[in-house]
Amino acid sequence: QRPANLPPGSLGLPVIGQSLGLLRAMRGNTAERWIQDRVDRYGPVSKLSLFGTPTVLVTGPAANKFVFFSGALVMRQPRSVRRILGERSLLDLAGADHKRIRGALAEFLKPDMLRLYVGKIDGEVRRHVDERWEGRSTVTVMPLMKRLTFDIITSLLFGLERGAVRDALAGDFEHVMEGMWSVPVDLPFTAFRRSLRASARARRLLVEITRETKAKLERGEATRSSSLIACLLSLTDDDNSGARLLSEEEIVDNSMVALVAGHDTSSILMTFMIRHLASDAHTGRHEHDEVAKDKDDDVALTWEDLAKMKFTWRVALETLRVVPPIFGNFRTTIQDIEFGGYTIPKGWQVFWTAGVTHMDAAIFPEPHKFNPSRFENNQSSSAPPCSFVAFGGGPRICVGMEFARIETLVTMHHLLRQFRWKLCCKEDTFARDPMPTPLHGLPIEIEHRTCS
Ligand code: HEM
Repeated sequence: QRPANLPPGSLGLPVIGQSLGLLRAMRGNTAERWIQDRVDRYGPVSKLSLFGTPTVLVTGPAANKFVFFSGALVMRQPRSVRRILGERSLLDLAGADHKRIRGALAEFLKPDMLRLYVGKIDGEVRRHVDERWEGRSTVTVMPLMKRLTFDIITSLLFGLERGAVRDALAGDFEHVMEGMWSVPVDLPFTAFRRSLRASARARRLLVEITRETKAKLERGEATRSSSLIACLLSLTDDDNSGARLLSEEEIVDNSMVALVAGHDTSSILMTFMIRHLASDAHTGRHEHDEVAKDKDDDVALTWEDLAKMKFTWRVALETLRVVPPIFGNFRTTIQDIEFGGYTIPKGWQVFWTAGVTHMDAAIFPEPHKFNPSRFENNQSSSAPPCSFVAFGGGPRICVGMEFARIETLVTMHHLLRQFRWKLCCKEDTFARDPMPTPLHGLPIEIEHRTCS
C-alpha cells in the first residue's frame, strides 16, 4: 500500500511516464527549463516516472546533500546503462563492496600517482596538437577532445599505447555512449542496439587484456601498480585465503565504467572551455605565458607549473557550473524514507540534477553571467554545502576530479599558448545526448599565435 503523503506530481503514462518528455527536452537543450517548470509547478520535491520506474525529483543544496549522504539511498543505474556497461560495476555496489573497488581506482588517482602522470599527459597532448591541430585552419573540437581524453585515460590507467588496438577501442567507445539513456529495447537501427554492439566488442578486448595481464602477474612480469586491471586482479578476499576477489566479468565491468567516466566528462569540459574562450574575454593567457617564460619549449609541464594555473581552473569550474557534463543521476531507496515532508517509498528512484542549483540566483548571483571570479577563495564560502555539484558529493564524489583538473590544465596550456580561435557557427547551441554536444561538434577557425 502506498503511503498517503507522496510528493505532488503525476506518474504519467505506464512504463513511459515522463521519459520521452525529458529526453526531448535534453535533445532540444531545454532540459534545465523542463526541470525548473516542474519545480515552479510542484515545488522542490515532486514525483514522476522515468525510464520505467516511479521517481522523485529533488532539487536544491539540501536535496543534493540528502541524496549524496543518505544511507537509505543506493546508486542503481537505469536498465539501459546496466545493459551497456555491465551489471557488476562499482556504480551498482554499496557499502564495503563499493568502497573496495573505489579504493582500487583511487590508488591510481591519488596525488602521488597524479604527480607522476603530468609528464605523460603533457606528451600525449603535445603529440595530439602536432598531429591534429598543427597546419590546419579549422578543426572540430568535440571529437578531438574525446579522442585526446580517451588516449590519456587508456594509456595511463590501462597501459594501452597508440596503435590499431587503441584506435579500434576508441571507435567503439564513440558508440557506447549513444544509447546510455534510452528506453532499453534492443531493436534494429536504435541507438541502444548500436551501443550494445559497440560495448560487446569493447568487452571482448578488455577480456583479452585482463587475461594477458593475469598471465603477466603470474609470471612476475607485472605488479599491482602496472595498470588498473592489474590492480583489480590483485584485490583479494578479506579471509586471507588469497582468493581473487573479482571475477573476470567484474573486472571488465569496472574497466568499462572507468573508461566511460574517465574520458567523456573531461572531454566535454575542455570542449566547452574552448567554446567560452573563443571570445578571448576570459582566456587568462597571461598565466600560461608566465609559466612558459622560465622553461624551454620542449620541457614537459610539472605538477608545480599546474599549481600556478589558478585562473584557468576557475574558468573550468565556471564552465562546469554553466554546463555540467553530468546532467544528474539516480539513486534507489532501500526503505521508505522521508524528505521535505513527503514519503518516498522503498524501491523508487530519486533523481538529482545539477542545473537548478547551479542557476539559483540566491547562491550564484547573476547566474547567467559567465564569471570565473565567483570561484575565488575556493568557491564562495557563503554558499551552502552541495551548491556546486558538477562532481557530485559525499562518499561517491567523483574519484577522478583531480585527474580531470590535470588533463584540462595541461591541454588548455598548450592550446592557449599556441593558438587563437573563433567559432565557425553563428548559432552557438548544444543538445544533451545525454552529454552536452555542441552544434556540429564545435568547428572553430584557428590561427597560430606568436608566443612571447
Ligand atoms: C570534468 C570531468 C568530470 C566530471 C564533471 C565528473 C562528474 C562526476 C559526477 C557528477 C559523479 C558522481 C555521480 C553521482 O553521484 O551520481 C562522478 C563519479 C565518478 N567519476 Fe567522474 N567526472 C569527471 C571526470 C572523471 C574522471 C577523469 C574519472 C576517471 C579517471 C572519473 C571517474 C568517476 C567514477 C569512477 C565515478 C563513480 C564514483 C563512485 O561511485 O564512487 N570521473 N563523476
